[in-house]
Amino acid sequence: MASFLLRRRISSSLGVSRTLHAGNMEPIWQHVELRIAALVTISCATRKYSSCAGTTKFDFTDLTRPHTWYPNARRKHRKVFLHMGPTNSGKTYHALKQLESSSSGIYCGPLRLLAWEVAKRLNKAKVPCDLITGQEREEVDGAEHKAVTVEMADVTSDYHCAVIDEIQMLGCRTRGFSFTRALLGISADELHLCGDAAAVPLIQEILKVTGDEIEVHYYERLSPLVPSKVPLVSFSHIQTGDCIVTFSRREIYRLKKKIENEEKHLCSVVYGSLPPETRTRQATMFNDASSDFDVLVASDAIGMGLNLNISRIIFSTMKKFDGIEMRDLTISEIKQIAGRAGRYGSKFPVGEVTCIDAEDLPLLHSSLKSPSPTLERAGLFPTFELMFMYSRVHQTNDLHQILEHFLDNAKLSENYFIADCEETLKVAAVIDELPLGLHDKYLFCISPVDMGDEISSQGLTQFAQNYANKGIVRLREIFTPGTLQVPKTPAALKELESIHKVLDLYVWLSFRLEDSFPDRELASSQKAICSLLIEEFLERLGWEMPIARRFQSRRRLSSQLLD
Ligand SMILES: Nc1ncnc2c1ncn2[C@@H]1O[C@H](COP(=O)(O)OP(=O)(O)OP(=O)(O)O)[C@@H](O)[C@H]1O
Ligand SMILES: [Mg+2]
Repeated sequence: MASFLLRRRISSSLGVSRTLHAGNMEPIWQHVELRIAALVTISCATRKYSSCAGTTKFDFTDLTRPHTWYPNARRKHRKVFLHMGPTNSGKTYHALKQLESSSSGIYCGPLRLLAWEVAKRLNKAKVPCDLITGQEREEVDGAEHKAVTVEMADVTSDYHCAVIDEIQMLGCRTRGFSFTRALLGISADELHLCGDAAAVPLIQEILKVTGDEIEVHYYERLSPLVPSKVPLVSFSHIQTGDCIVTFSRREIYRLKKKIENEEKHLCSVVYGSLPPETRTRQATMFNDASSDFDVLVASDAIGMGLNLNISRIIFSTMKKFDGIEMRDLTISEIKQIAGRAGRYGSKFPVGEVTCIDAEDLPLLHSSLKSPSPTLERAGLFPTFELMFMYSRVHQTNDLHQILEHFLDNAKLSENYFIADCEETLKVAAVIDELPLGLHDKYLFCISPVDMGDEISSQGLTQFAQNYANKGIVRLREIFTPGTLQVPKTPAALKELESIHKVLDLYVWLSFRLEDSFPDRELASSQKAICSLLIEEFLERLGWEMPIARRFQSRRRLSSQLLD
């Protein structure tokens, strides 16, 4: 690996870190520390804890009343509007209209791309709007509105209007708890929830105890979606506006090559591990009618977030590896992906959907006709305050042990499940080796590290070690700027994607531990270079389009991006 020197240097001055961290604590942690200290004192005085020689035990693992964790929201009488319907039915459009006309508000989306799009839209409509994601803080003068990723939803401020998009994600194994937190915790007069109707009964159940008023609006698809009776048959039948969906990176590049070898089309690509800015630019090229990139090859990363001018979705497979096994796509997944064809207002008013393999057509047709199965439970995760209190009372700083205790013993009402935190446990196992306080450990555990990616997990380990040992993490210690190159092989491309993840992680940490991660600007500029080099690789991969056309399409793209 040319650019990253993930050195395994462990400083001997281990004691230093603790003192430094106290100074580095974000105000929120200081606040938490103080509140918890107060709580522990009060509760011990009233003999609530088992360690306080009392008789009544305070059960930290009792998570049966999560609505009580958010006193601000409970003081409000919230009017909750549910905008429910299939993809492309105008749910978000209607909620955003309300947000735009409110005196203050917050939009919470599942992806950075969606938060970017909403901030851009509101600012364009002369409603100043901040953009806040894990890795970005773009503040606009006089803004009373914010567009954020759902994990960044602020449950301490008051808003007139709030929107939570793709609310059905509260059933997501890993991220669902952040949607639940936003649903229960945002303090707003009006709360607009957009998503699949499968979430309606669960939301109604959950909100029974909050005293909120609920109004449900159902929407119909704005443009027709026609499932084809015949499969694609041959790649020579690929047309402008087609999007071929597959689920592995390797397949994405194989299909792109195969289509481009016919010398009729150039393909943009979109998949999860591409940097978000690269995904946006690939989508922009595909959407631009005058660009040569008129076909898209993508993973299910297109299921949400990007506004795409797709005429036809072609499933190359109906099976996906979910981290454990190969399984059929679910009804919801098929509907969500297929629904991207024929976006209302685009140049393809009617969407079409088909498969490469004729054997897949029955599953496609039956899924499109079926309603998505009703969501039964929403994700939940103990707050940091609960874990902190547990750690104080049981006198342990071992986050892995604390997490496991909550996972094994959490008591939940029937509307909730405890979030899958396998990744978090993996990070905790690494971080617990280091002399860090619980809040620092927790920060590293909730950081956007991909522990399945070797370079990304090594990056996290290195950052945490340097932070614990020296209190300051200079990017240049593990990364040499100026060494990034256009990848020449798919393996080199993957490595560059991983390097982007590490730089992204540095930026994320720099927003939370500002003094200890001082090189945010360098990390951001190197991230941007990574994306450009990845795009250069993607462009070189296709058949050589005539030089003049290439320049034309680049110039067009640059002017759009500057827009
Ligand atoms: N009443 C309307 N007038 C003009 N454009 C509209 C209207 N309703 C929706 N649109 C446009 O139609 C497209 C689809 O709308 P929207 O994004 O709100 O759908 P959605 O139901 O949220 O879909 P998804 O589930 O895919 O997020 C958007 O480009 C939106 O701007
Ligand atoms: Mg939407």
